[in-house]
Amino acid sequence: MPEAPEPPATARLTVLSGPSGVGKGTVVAEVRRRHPEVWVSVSVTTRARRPGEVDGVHYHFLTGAEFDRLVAEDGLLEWAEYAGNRYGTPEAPVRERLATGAPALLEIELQGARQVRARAPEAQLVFLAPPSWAELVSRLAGRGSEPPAVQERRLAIAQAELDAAGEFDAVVVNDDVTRAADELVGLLTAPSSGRSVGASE
Ligand SMILES: Nc1nc2c(ncn2[C@@H]2O[C@H](COP(=O)(O)OP(=O)(O)O)[C@@H](O)[C@H]2O)c(=O)[nH]1
Ligand SMILES: Nc1ncnc2c1ncn2[C@@H]1O[C@H](COP(=O)(O)OP(=O)(O)O)[C@@H](O)[C@H]1O
Repeated sequence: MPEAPEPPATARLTVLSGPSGVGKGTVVAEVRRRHPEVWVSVSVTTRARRPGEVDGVHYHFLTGAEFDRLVAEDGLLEWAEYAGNRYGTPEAPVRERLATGAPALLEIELQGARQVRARAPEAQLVFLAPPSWAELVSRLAGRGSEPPAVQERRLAIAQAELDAAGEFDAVVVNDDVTRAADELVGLLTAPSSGRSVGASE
């Protein structure tokens, strides 16, 4: 009997994680500016919208009850509570994207990355690291999107997240945005060694 054809080598799921303020959003925006074909999942969240954020673009902003419903319907690939809010990845769009043979990128925190690893072992996990702790503190404060108490809470979580960098398949240091984006693009398009996630179910 002939073997089933190999899935496309590019049908790869990549997870980008890293502490709040390290520059995940900035690096992903740079990747998309240069490579508009890179597909990035839009998460659901119960967090309040920041000024400038657009519903359906940056996140789907949900009430707690709406989030509960999605969890009950098993509509999320993964979800986690982070700093008092819930965040999750709608599963169907990710599966649909991977089924086309094109790469998909999730920008999520550590607990979610671990769930993806458990559910889709073929996924590639990339950790975005700050050049130093002082630089991370300064970027988070410089962004000015959270009050100091919330920044403190995020920095406490960041310490544990940095300790988990060794669990990831690759670490990209966000020293310079352009360089870090280049490195991420290289990882996104590198042939995957294992089976395609999209074809696994
Ligand atoms: N597990 C999980 N984490 C997410 C998801 N979407 C965003 N996050 C993470 O939640 C954390 C907080 O996100 P956010 O409030 O937007 O803050 P920011 O990333 O520091 O700008 C970050 O680490 C995000 O990567 C998701 O769908 N699932
Ligand atoms: N390589 C970099 N060098 C200097 N500042 C950066 C760099 N990357 C991001 N920043 C700045 O750091 C802050 C946090 O970046 P952001 O993308 O919001 O982080 P995250 O999405 O990881 O929370 C922003 O003010 C951003 O402009």
